[in-house]
Amino acid sequence: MREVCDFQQLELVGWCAIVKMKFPHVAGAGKKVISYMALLVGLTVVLGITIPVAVVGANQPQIDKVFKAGSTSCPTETTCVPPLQCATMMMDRTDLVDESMTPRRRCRIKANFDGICCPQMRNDEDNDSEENSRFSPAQSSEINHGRKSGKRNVPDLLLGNDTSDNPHIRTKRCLVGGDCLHKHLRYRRYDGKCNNVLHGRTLWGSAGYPMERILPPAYGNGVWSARVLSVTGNFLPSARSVSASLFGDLHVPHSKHNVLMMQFGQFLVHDITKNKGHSDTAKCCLDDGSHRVANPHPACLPIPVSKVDPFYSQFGVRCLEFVRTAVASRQNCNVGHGRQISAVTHFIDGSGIYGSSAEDSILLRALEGGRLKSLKHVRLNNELPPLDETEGACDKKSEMCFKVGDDRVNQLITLVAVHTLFLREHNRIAKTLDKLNPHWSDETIFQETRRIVIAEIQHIVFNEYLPNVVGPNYMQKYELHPSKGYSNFYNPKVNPSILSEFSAAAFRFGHSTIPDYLELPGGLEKTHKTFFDPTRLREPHFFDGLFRGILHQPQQLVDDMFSHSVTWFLNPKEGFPFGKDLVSLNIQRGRDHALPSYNHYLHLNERHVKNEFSHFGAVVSPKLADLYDHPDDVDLYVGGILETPISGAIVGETFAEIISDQFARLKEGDRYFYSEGPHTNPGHFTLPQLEEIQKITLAGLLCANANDRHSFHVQPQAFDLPHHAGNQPQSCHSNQIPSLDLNWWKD
Ligand code: HEM
Ligand SMILES: [Ca+2]
Repeated sequence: MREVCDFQQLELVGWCAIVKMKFPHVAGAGKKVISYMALLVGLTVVLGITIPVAVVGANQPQIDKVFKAGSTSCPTETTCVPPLQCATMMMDRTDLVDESMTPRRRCRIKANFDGICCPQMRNDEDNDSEENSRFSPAQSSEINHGRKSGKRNVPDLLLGNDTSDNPHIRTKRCLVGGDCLHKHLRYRRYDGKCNNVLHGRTLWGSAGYPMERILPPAYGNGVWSARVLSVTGNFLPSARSVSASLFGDLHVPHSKHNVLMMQFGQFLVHDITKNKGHSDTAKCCLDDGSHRVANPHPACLPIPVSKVDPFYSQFGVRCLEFVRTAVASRQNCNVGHGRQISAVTHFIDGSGIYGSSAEDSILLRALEGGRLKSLKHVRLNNELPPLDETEGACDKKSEMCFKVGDDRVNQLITLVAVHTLFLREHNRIAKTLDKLNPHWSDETIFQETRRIVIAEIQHIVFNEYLPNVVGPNYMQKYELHPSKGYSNFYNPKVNPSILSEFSAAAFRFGHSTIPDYLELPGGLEKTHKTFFDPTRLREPHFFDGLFRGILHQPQQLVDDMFSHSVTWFLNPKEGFPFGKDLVSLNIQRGRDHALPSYNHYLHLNERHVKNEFSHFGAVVSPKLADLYDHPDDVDLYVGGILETPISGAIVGETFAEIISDQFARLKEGDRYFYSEGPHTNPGHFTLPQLEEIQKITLAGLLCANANDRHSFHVQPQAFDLPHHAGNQPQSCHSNQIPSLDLNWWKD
């Protein structure tokens, strides 16, 4: 019982009563079915009426296929449950494995609880629960669609913004956090708290704060059960089946962008989002993947694998690990749906370098001269992050792995290299500031340097990276271009938090850009062979050689092709010849977050909804029709990745919209945004300092931190391939490669 409650983050939920029930048998499956039900009898105030509420509880992962989304009555073959318990029945997941089987449909009784456990029925006019009124698709569309009038309107209902003047909201705000003792600290906090100092907003964007969303969740039970049913009431196809039949692995190099762009993207992702897991020990499948475990952790949502899977069948694998993201709910408030927690600060604030808490950051610091701890080979000028001695931090074959502010760093050798670049940049700046201002303490040098490095990252993101991702139209539509001089972006009403749509779908476009091979100094190497094995970075000149390689190697197109390095060999368990499938994880993560289907986002963006499979194009439509019951079922990740990239961008329209929206929030909702001036930003730069930062480029940073800057060459547009006109590699002494003049920081 505790376990079930714990993973729901009870400190935030503040409610939970678990009733453990045994259902003797579910016909067909022949398995004993156990269902935990969290029965909340709480009070919700809806339109001034107090009503009792029962909420389906915690082990939804096993039982969540049961509800029929949008159902208003029980279809045939149903097993209904008594009133006052929004109970569900658990089905054996092996039912899903055999795709030939007709899935049995069950639903809960309509009873008294429509609209509370099933807010999908929010269209019912006479259903006036708070959830219903909040989550009407029509309303969210209306709210979110302030955009169409040109200036982006900030949706408030779904984002927990101030809603006091909104008639649809009759609940007090939750997850408010305390008030901030120090409202005008010069340096942002490590945990991201108190960026917004207004009452009720002090946690926005902080580590451990849940994600926001553009559209309301399509939870099967309205509370937390994953989206696993088709609009027809049948099950959605297994995420692995979708991945295996729709996506291949063909080498399709991008004509303009290089692998550094892919790698910077992953570095940035790790700064702003991390789905918080439930438990490191949760295990959903047997080690050999032959079956799911008998009594899975309640957060398990393993991915079924077909007997005839084109890859996994040869190993007898029928089950891929998947643990659901931990959710928070609203403290001391009426019942709400689960909201997925991000474990890192949502802001672009270098948390991947400095950590997402004061405790983490202190461990990363040298506590001398404002520097970060590092491994330094003085003669070779080869500075690396410190070693991570934690058991299991790396692959067994790796002699070394590294510790930075984010524990995903060792995934890929090129990711470690980008972290190394920023660690060197920090220590390089700290050293200069120390010389310029010998009277400064370690703390002052550290914080001033951190402030500069964060500013550099933000500038590179908005000036160089994002324009290439979303293209000029979206840069303009969402006013994403950096300012000249001080900006006036900050708006305390904007919630900067990461959107589920961004984290669980849109920004995962990057997985399609991963090449099958990396051009490393020793030659071509299969990408997955470099996973969790960054030892070679200690070799003299490896760092420079690695960047030379990824500056020249094209990344892959964002399309329906994904490297087998990530669809077959992602992070294999020791001793097994197969790994996980990242595309399946992406699709399943979207269902875990209960992202509504792709068509909902087309509708929201006022684009033609794809009512027929044929609207997806001649090539994929037969496959889609084979997989999904209905076009309205197509997952957001799938529909988005299948779109043709828009002009000047690398992603299609739907992902561009979500990504632009996200970065607009990250800019407008960040009081410490680097270009904000004295009127908002307590840690603003002076104008000459800001002008220096606005000159910097990623190419400049690479030059400043290369092992041998005298022989290093880099193209000025670091994310573009060098054969492009005007982008020929330059010596680091060229005036096309800017460097930061730190004299402006002399006290
Ligand atoms: C070889 C390179 C990469 C590998 C091996 C990798 C692997 C992974 C894995 C294992 C996850 C967790 C999946 C889950 O359980 O939901 C993940 C999440 C994610 N990845 Fe990647 N990834 C890579 C590159 C990228 C790139 C280039 C981007 C974008 C430009 C990206 C964007 C994301 C996002 C947005 C998430 C969700 C993060 C979160 O909130 O937890 N990844 N990736
Ligand atoms: Ca961050």
